[in-house]
Amino acid sequence: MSQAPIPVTVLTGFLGAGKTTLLRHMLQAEHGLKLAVIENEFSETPIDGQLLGSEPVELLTLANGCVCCSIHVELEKALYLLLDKLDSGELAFERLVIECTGLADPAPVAQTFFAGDELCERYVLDGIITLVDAANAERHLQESIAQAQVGFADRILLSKTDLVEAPAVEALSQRLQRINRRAPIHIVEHGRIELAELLDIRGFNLNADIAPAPALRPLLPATSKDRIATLVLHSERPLDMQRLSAFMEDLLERHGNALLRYKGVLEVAGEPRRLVFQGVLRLYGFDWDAEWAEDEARRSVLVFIGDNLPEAEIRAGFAAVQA
Ligand SMILES: Nc1nc2c(ncn2[C@@H]2O[C@H](COP(=O)(O)OP(=O)(O)OP(=O)(O)O)[C@@H](O)[C@H]2O)c(=O)[nH]1
Repeated sequence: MSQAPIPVTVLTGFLGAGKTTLLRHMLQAEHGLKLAVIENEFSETPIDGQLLGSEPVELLTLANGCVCCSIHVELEKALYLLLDKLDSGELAFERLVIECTGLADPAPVAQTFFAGDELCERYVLDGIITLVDAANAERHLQESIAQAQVGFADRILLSKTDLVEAPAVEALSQRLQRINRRAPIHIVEHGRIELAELLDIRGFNLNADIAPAPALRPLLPATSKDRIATLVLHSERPLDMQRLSAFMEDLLERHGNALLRYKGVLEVAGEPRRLVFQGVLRLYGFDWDAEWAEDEARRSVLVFIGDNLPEAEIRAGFAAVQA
């Protein structure tokens, strides 16, 4: 059976950031999309449904055709169950949104879709959306997990901006942008946002879409340094393919677990096409993309969002890759 895979959006954000509020909006708005939402109560050790007084998986089809799925089992089981119900015609949905618990790192949820089995054929990870509570960000961002949630994001949504003054929102946006320079930041008011901003992001596709968000606006120097930060490398000179491979291999070997997200569009010496790559932790892919146009300024850009990356060492390693 060959069907288009179901796009999956992972929604994350620290405790009380407004995930449920946003999901409620997604599930109730008349957007004409058939969404299935997994509200997770899952944990590594499955909890006895009896104890919780509820079924391990509860499914509810809503008036607008969306499906709400509360689970108390491992995510994979719920994903297979949704497929079964879809295939048997018992349920209809064309997209899936998964809510992560506030204290969870979104990486294991994202990695579920890279596992290489049936799940990867039937589902495709579209993007990671991170909600940040503008009123409590200062406190939340002291936690490395809250910083990691921002680092993994393809889109950052600022909630509760109604509770803080504009300059504080601007300062927070700057800080978030230093942590993650790739993810555009949107304001979400009590869960209200155009779904088009959140869907079809194609954050994990191999493409040349890399423009770091701050290309749009300069960042002020940081007053304090966050643990998770973005490192952008540029080269105006073509890169040597062999040295590039060695550089990437070494980087992954030594810092793979600290590389939350990374993406690159590269000019390789003697090659008319651009090389694109992207990855999450140690999992990455690369491919040859379209040729550079005749009149186009050729330039390599790599963006790494990492946890305490040794910047000077990485910059020196990259400088040696130029042909
Ligand atoms: N003022 C204000 N309150 C908001 C906004 N968004 C959400 N809230 C409130 O913040 C509280 C927490 O929101 P939830 O949606 O439950 O947050 P959550 O991320 O699902 O919380 P956990 O599941 O506990 O991690 C609720 O009382 C919401 O009504 C907003 O934009 N402005």
